[in-house]
Amino acid sequence: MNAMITVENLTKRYGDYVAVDDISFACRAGQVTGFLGPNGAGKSTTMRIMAGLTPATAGRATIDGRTYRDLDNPATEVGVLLDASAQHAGRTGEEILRLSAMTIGVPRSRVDDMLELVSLTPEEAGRRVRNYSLGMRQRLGLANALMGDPHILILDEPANGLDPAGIHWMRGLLRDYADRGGTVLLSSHLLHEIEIVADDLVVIGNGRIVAQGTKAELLAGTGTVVRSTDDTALATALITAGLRAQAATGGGLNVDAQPADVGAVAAVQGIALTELRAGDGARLEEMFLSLTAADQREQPLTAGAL
Ligand SMILES: Nc1ncnc2c1ncn2[C@@H]1O[C@H](COP(=O)(O)OP(=O)(O)OP(=O)(O)O)[C@@H](O)[C@H]1O
Repeated sequence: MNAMITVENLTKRYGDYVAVDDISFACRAGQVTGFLGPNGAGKSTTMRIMAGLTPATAGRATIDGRTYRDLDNPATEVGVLLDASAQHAGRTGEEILRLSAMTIGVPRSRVDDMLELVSLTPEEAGRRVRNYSLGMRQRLGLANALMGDPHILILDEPANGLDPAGIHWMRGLLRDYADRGGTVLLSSHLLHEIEIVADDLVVIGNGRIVAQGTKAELLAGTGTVVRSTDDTALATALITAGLRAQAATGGGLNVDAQPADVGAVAAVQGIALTELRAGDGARLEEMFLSLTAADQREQPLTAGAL
């Protein structure tokens, strides 16, 4: 595996409090890795350690095999956007980018290129950042992260504050970046966004990893959806054959078996099928809520709790 970001047995303690608890994962080149978890799960802490802003208590996070602090000119290898609001409020967007270009050692023309890339107009670039909307700050932060033409991006909630068109734009930008071989680690609370753009997922709860793998693996379809001219008779036949079958909310049946097995039972009974396909699999929100249920601040009310 071509891992560009590697996190090995990383732990962060604040006094007695364990914010990140012995986590390990890797982000592959050419893939967008979605980093998910409830509030306070430890995502930002992990990303801050990756970017050399917070020391780890134990374990390590490396970029191309080296810690951030050991990189010669970090911005040319890894672009980081952790807190879009942390940019110097008294400077204009253009000043911030120009300073960044100077520090990294890239030509000044790159500032205009980046402003154009993130769709900040010259007039907006000339305003002081204190007068920027959150979405504009995110765009500026992304321009800054991309300034050194890095092959790795670490982005903490970059879609926060973007309007729907902005979210759509960012999705395209990140997809394109990864398709050209870049590595993206992206945290977000917008599960729908992650579901669309991410290839790999790392889910964290209470400082520990509760799931990781490819999106396809984690959201793999389970069971079969079947419809027939007589669902009641089919359900009876499936249950008699030892398969679990339940009425589906939208009509038809959900069966815990492969489509071929369901089709075979129907054929023996002479029941005509009108639809037979693999189940849709868990949606990301469902998976997220079930995996992190113990760590959620808002627990759903159950009948017994009323
Ligand atoms: N400097 C600090 N001192 C003490 N505790 C801290 C510090 N920084 C973070 N924490 C705690 O560590 C835990 C993890 O915080 P972190 O910001 O990493 O979570 P997160 O997953 O990014 O959450 P969110 O989704 O709300 O941004 C939280 O309980 C937080 O209060």
